[in-house]
Amino acid sequence: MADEQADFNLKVVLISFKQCLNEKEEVLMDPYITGWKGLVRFLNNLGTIFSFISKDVIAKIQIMERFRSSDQKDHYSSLQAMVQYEMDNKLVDLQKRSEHPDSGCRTILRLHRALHWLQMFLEGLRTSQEDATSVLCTDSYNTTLANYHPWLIRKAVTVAFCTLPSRNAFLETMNVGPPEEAVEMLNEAMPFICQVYQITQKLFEEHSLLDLP
Ligand SMILES: CCCCCCCC/C=C\CCCCCCCC(=O)N[C@@H](COP(=O)(O)O)[C@H](O)/C=C/CCCCCCCCCCCCC
Repeated sequence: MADEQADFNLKVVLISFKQCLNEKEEVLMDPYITGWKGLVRFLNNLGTIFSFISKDVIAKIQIMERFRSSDQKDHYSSLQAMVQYEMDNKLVDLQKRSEHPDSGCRTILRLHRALHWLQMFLEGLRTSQEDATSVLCTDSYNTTLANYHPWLIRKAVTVAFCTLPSRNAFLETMNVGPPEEAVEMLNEAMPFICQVYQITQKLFEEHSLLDLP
């Protein structure tokens, strides 16, 4: 994660999520990881109050990067390959976190839930007249990720959201020009992010992996 401090550019994230899907509608791991790294860059630009969040995302990215540089790397080339491999070889803790506390499946599930938050948040940013990003962020968090977080994290997150800039200032930090151009790019990015989310959701649902401890 040496490049995590570099400037955020929305285009890089957009391209990564676009590249995630192959012709068989599999979600490819490397662009998925690259997309998340881009989002961490954005988070780091928002100030140190968000660092407890970026640390958690970085830890999860690193788990997945370790799989991708291990002897088993080919089994982690896509989310579909990972699920097949970990399930066939009983490498996932299904009831209680014990023998395989950091399986690829449970790690991706956390990022996948966060992608749902991102989808809701970007939808709000794109379409809502609300000028306070903190309101958009809180609303999308409460309907998605908050359901999986304990009280203390929910409180800390809500405090951090209060420091977010206004909608236009927020869109300008995406480094793609004026707010209108950022919205334009979000319009372009949304279908890819939604597709990655839906395909992953279906995959995890089919294998009863949506509640991994
Ligand atoms: C196109 C770009 C524009 C928008 C850019 C937004 C950038 C957002 C970047 C990252 C999103 C945050 C992802 C958070 C992942 C959280 C994963 C998680 O749920 N982890 C918890 C469970 O893990 P385990 O303990 O079971 O291993 C963990 O306990 C949580 C720790 C920290 C708190 C996470 C809070 C998440 C809040 C999400 C909102 C981010 C706010 C961004 C502000 C724009």
